[in-house]
Amino acid sequence: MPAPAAPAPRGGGVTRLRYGRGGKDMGARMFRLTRYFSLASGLAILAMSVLLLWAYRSSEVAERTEISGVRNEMLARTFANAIWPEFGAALVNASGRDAQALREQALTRRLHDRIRELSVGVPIIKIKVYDLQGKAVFSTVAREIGEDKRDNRGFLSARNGATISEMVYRGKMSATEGEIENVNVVSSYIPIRPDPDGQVKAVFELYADVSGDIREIDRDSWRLLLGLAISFGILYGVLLLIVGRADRILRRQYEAIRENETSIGTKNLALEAANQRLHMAASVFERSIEGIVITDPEQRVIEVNRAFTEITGYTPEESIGNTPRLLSSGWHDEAFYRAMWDAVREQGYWQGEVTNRRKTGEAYRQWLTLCADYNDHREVVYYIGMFYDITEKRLSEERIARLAYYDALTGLANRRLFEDRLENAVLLARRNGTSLAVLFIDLDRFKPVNDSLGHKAGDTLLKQVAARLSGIVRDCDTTARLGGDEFAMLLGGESYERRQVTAAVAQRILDALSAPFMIENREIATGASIGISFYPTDGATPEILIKHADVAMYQAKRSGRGRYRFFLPEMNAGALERLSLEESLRHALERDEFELHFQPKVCTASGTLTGAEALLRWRHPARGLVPPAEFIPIAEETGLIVPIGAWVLEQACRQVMEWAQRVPSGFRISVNLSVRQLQGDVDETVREVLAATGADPSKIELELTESMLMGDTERAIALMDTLAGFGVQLALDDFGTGYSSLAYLKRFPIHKLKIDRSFVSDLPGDRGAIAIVQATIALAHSLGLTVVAEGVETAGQLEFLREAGCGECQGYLFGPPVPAAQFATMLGDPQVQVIGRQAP
Ligand SMILES: Nc1nc2c(ncn2[C@@H]2O[C@H](COP(=O)(O)O[C@H]3[C@@H](O)[C@H](n4cnc5c(=O)[nH]c(N)nc54)O[C@@H]3COP(=O)(O)O)[C@@H](O)[C@H]2O)c(=O)[nH]1
Repeated sequence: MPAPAAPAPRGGGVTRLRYGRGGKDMGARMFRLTRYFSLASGLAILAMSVLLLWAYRSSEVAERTEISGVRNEMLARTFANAIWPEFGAALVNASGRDAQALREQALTRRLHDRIRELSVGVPIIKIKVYDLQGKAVFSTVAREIGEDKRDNRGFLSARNGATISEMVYRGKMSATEGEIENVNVVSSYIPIRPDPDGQVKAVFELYADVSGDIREIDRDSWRLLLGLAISFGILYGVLLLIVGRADRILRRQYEAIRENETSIGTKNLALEAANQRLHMAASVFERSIEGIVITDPEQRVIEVNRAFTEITGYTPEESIGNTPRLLSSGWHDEAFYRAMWDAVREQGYWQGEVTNRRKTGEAYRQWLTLCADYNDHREVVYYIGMFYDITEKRLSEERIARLAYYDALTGLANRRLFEDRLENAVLLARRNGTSLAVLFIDLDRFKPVNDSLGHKAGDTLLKQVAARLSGIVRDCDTTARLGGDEFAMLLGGESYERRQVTAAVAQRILDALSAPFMIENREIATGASIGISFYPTDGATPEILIKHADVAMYQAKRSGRGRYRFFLPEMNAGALERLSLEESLRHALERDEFELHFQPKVCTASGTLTGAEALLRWRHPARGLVPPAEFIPIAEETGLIVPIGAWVLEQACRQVMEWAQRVPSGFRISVNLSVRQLQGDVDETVREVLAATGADPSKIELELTESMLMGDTERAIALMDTLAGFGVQLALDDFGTGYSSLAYLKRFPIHKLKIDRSFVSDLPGDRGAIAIVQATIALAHSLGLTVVAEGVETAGQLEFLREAGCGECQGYLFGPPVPAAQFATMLGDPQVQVIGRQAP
């Protein structure tokens, strides 16, 4: 399957576009066409109107000025023609006279009158005559006679022969008829050529009142302005309508574009989001720890993910184009697949466990979710299979189930399953009115095997026991291991009501278990004790039935092991007594109910006291002195032996200190150590007790049994090294009864071997005992160890041991264990008396 593109990194890699009204990327703002048009066209119309008006008026004024100028010129010529014959010479010659004289001369008055006559009906309001020097020799306004205009541009132009006219406005003006105000005049400087020679003889200045023309021009201007205003107004209005419409169209287009942009932006964002989702989906698909396979409607694989390849071993190239049948293990039949596909077609999906086969050929179990993907027409587009490997899960579930109901070591039913089955069997028996039997089986000599050969050997023995038990009963019966070396059987069915039949089964079990077992190339003899209870006579519930079978088993053990016992109601009393003893034992230490008795050890050759064995006694307030054989096993089982053993050691040390001055040199007190103490930190206890009491370690001897040392031998050796390092002596008790290896014996840092009472008791008549005792003494000597024989009760035994070279003896022959005070009486005697008692 082609790997999908890697997903965009979280929080980066995607350019976000901004759209909408507030977006910076939005196009330019909308052009306000109407507003600008109104403003611009208004200003343009105004400017144009002003311009037109100005142009019109200027041209009118110019035209009127020209017309007036021409008229002025014509009038001037007319006046000149009229007056020159009479007044020409005087005017030409008047330049030598002053202005006053000129004003006052009669000629001037006549000329004034004449001109007034001539001016009737013409718009001339003032006439002035200049000689060629620019002096006003005549004016219809008398006070202006004598003015000098020699530098006047108009005068100069006229003197040179060219008429010049101009239009001026005068707020106040002197005219022929007096002072006038607000008048528009056209003043013209006109050359006068009265003679045929065409020479300019004088210059006339005529003022024509054109105020009427100007008013007319102004009126026309206003009319023009009105016309323009109307025309431009109409034009403006029409254009405004057009522009307004164009503006609205533009606005709509603008809005449309903007909406488009927004829509495009939204689409882009949606596209971007869809793209991200696509990346995400691709990433999830590829990185899912579930295997995913996608097929077309014909179930041809079109995509698989990485987990698919990891689980099945098939690459995308090997899978695509194939059908999922590629993975078929043949585990499921046609009906299974038919039901699966029927469910997918009807419900759209199926879920369940499928056993498939990897490319390697290995079968595996997967939890599969199969679903169909439909298009709008409800047609299947894809089938999607998602699965994860549950092989390990299922295996561990099965393992857990086995652990929950089966004993991991032997494979037999465990206590839980046994109790379940017993409960069901009791219900069935109750309903059917039938009976059933519960057998409680306890191995007889399992503990020594376990202690001496180690847990591994113990486990092997248990497995072999289980195998033998399984072969004895029918498949419908239940054989279980309840724990440790305890087994149980549930025998159901009518026939088991008969005690004889159950007894026969029990005997078969005893026979089977009494045959030797081969453990680590050793022949091990164990055996079993069996207690039997029946439903309904011995109990109506599983708990009671098991308990009573247990009680019966305990009785079987007490009555000599290797046998079976049916439960009897009176047995309960014994079991209860044991429980009560255990309860009392828990408080014995704090209630100070223990005491130590001491049994002498003597030198075989001289009969002198060499030491004493400290033996624990429990003075029960109600029961009196309880023998160690009754409470030491309970103390060991419950672990109480650890604090009790520490107490014994401390008392022994204190006794050593107390007797220090009264005992012969080399006198030692020996203390028994239990296996439970050895399994703990007895070395710490010994160190602390020695330190606390200040006892001389060389006066203390610790007795260990072979079986204690044979489990974890290396640890035992290390522990013994530590203890020996403190300076205490170590003795190997009960020698010859266990499974000691001579190879190990060599490595044990011990000082003494203690020959077990069972060998001594057969002396001196039993050849086997003789051989063992002699061999033990020889072995001890060869290893440099001293030997002590325990249980010496007779003089014959003593004699034999002396001759055999046994260094020390202990037994009732020299005295039983006695309280410390009593033992102290012996300390004064150099020689222990042989008292010859057979029993204490
Ligand atoms: N871990 C500890 N075990 C202890 C302690 N005190 C005692 N014990 C163990 O209890 C077992 C029974 O002890 P006890 O009843 O005291 O018997 C001892 C002797 O009385 C008995 N014995 C001694 N001489 C004779 C004899 O001539 N005949 C005969 N029938 N019995 C005799 O032997 C027992 C001592 O045996 P051993 O220890 O193997 O030397 C017993 O196993 C004790 O070990 C304790 O403090 N801690």
